[in-house]
Order: sequence, then structure tokens, then C-alpha cells
Amino acid sequence: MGVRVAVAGASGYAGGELLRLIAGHPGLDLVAATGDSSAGRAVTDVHPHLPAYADVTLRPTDVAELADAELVFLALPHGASAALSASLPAGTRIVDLGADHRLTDPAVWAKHYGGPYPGAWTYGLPELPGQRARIADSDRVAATGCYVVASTLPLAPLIAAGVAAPDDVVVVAASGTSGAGRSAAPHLLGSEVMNDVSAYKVGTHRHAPEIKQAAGARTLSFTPLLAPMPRGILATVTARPTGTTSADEVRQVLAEAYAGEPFVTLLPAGAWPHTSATYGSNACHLQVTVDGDSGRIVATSAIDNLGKGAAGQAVQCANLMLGLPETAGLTANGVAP
Ligand SMILES: NC(=O)C1=CN([C@@H]2O[C@H](COP(=O)(O)OP(=O)(O)OC[C@H]3O[C@@H](n4cnc5c(N)ncnc54)[C@H](OP(=O)(O)O)[C@@H]3O)[C@@H](O)[C@H]2O)C=CC1
Ligand SMILES: CC(=O)N[C@@H](CCC(=O)OP(=O)(O)O)C(=O)O
Repeated sequence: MGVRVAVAGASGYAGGELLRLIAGHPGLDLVAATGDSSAGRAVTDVHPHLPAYADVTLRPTDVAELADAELVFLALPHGASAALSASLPAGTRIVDLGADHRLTDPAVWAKHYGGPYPGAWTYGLPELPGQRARIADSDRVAATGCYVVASTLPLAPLIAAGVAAPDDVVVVAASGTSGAGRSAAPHLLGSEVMNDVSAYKVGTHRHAPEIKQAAGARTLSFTPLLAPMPRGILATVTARPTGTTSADEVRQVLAEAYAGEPFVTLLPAGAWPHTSATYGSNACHLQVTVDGDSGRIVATSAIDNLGKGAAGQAVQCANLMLGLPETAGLTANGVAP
């Protein structure tokens, strides 16, 4: 018998990916899967790719349904996690995939989300310095936003090493449509997104302050793009160097930061990340160089937004919280073609 876990929001995209990972996890047993409008339906009705749950019915999302779990994953819309988690028993471990407990500054929360500030939990990005131990010591963890994972992993070490200036960072990141969740708004219909790439929420996206908080940037321009693919994020981060630097030096910073990390790979010099190579995995692929003309540092990263950007990252945090091997139930190997 493994650790008893529940997934709230199991009918959604992130919840479905959590169910898939839990089905293949050697140390976790699913005891409850909940939905909102889908409550009462079979899991395989909404996730026909998950026959492991042929006998499981989605229950309503309330405390009683989740009470038997030792650890609860919350994959709910922003704003729905705080009230539910406040009602769960104090001893229940929680990993929240939403944004409710990520931001440490109440004023930033008010500006980007509004409503009462729910408070910050331990931030769920194990690759940040010192964070792995903090997650392992925590009962409540706020998993990192998808664009934030893709942007922070290349950027944070460059700022921490003093090589990239924190006050001149530009991020342009393209996401697959599943990043917007399952409740497909008309602009996410296949007929609208195919043959199109477009920018949205330019300069106003709520992940900009989270990237600043996680990566240590002070001034940031963030432009998200919607790309015609179901999964994946490709982030391009450019930053002004603090002094003279070289491709070899910036590569060395990332190589040292991620030596031994099971899910972060600095690609060989000259190879640039592809989202397709991280599809279905918990991997993040990185590359960095210095633009010979502008002198700017240019780093690119690729993740699966539902993997390292959501469910994979959440399972990685849960493994740490439960004292399980950090990589249990996860893989850096993608699915191709
Ligand atoms: N998609 C992604 O790439 C990522 C998502 N996340 C975060 O994960 C969370 C879930 O996202 P995602 O799976 O994409 O979203 P979906 O829209 O695909 O799923 C939302 C889930 O929440 C349920 N739900 C909807 N409204 C309510 C409500 N008022 N109260 C309780 N449950 C409700 C839905 O139930 P039903 O369908 O039955 O109505 C569904 O199970 C969000 O906070 C999101 O920001 C984080 C990183 C990446
Ligand atoms: C393509 C698309 O619409 N993406 C979403 C990302 C949302 C998401 O997953 O948010 P968290 O990572 O904060 O939970 C957006 O831009 O709002």
C-alpha cells in the first residue's frame, strides 16, 4: 500500500495528467478524484486515455471526499484552492497547482489576482537553491506557474551568479493551448489556433511578477504567445550582461547550476531546445549563448506545460514532501515523434 493521495480538479487537463502520473507511480495510491461539473461521471468518460481508472467515478470537490487522503493535489481554477485547503485537516499535505499561494507580496497579489490575500506557501521549484530541502520540510507547497518554470530555470542561475543584470530581462514564451485549461474558450478552438501564432496579455500577464519573484529579476518584459500545439512551452529569455561575458561563461553557469539535476538538461553547445523533445516528460531542456551583435545573453528553454510546468513538478514536490525518491513515477524521457 502506497501513500493515499487525492486529486481535486481531476477532470481538468492538469488533473488528468496527475492521474496519469499517479497510475504509474510506485509509491502513490489514488483514493479520490474530484470534479466540478463532471462530478458523477466516470474518469474514463472525461479521460479516455486513462483505462487504469475504469472503475473510478469523479466525486464532487469537497472536504469530505478528500478527507481520507494523506496528500491532496489541488488542480483547481485560481481562487478555488485557498478556501478548500483552509478546510482540510492540518495534517493533510497539499500541493496546489494553482496560483493562490505562490506570491509573497500581498500588493502584487492584489494587482494580478485580487480578493483577500491567501498567504504564501513554500514555493515548489526544487531546482532553486535551498528549495529542495524547504519543500521536503513542508506540508503545504505552491507549485510554480508553467511559464515561470520555463523562464526561471534558465534565468535564476545567471542572475544569482551576477552574470545577467536583474533590471533588464525580456522573456518571450510560446505555450501550447492546454496551458489555458480544458474549458475551451472559442479562441482556443482548433480552427482558430491552427495556422496561427499570436501574442496575448502583453506586459500584463500575471506570471511576470512570479518570474521576478522566483528568478530574482527586478525589471521584466514578458510576452506570452499562443502556439498551435496541444502541449509545450518554449521560452526565450534575453538579459543584459553585467560585464563582459562569453558563450562559454554563461554555459558554465548553467552547467554548474544543474549538474546532477535529474530533470534539467543543458543541451550540447549549438543544440537548441524543442518542445517536442520534452512532450509527456518532466524534463526541462536549456541552451544559452551570447548574441554577438547586441551582446545580450540569450537562453532558451523547453518544457511540457502539463509535465514540468504542472503535474510532473507537483509529483516531484510530493515525492520530496513524502520522503520518496524525488524521481519516483517521473521520467525525463519524452514521447516522439
Ligand atoms: N494547464 C496547464 O498547463 C497548467 C495549469 N496549472 C494550474 O492548474 C489548475 C488547473 O488548471 P487546468 O487543469 O489547466 O484547468 P481545467 O480548466 O482543465 O480544469 C479545471 C478543473 O477544476 C474544476 N473546477 C472548475 N471550476 C471549479 C470550481 N469553481 N470549484 C472547484 N472545481 C472547479 C474543473 O471541474 P469540471 O471540469 O468537472 O467542471 C476541472 O476539474 C489551475 O490553477 C491552473 O492555473 C498550472 C500549471 C500549468
Ligand atoms: C496558453 C494559456 O492561456 N496559458 C495560461 C497559463 C495558465 C496557467 O497554467 O497558469 P498557472 O501556471 O499560473 O497555473 C495563461 O496564459 O493564462
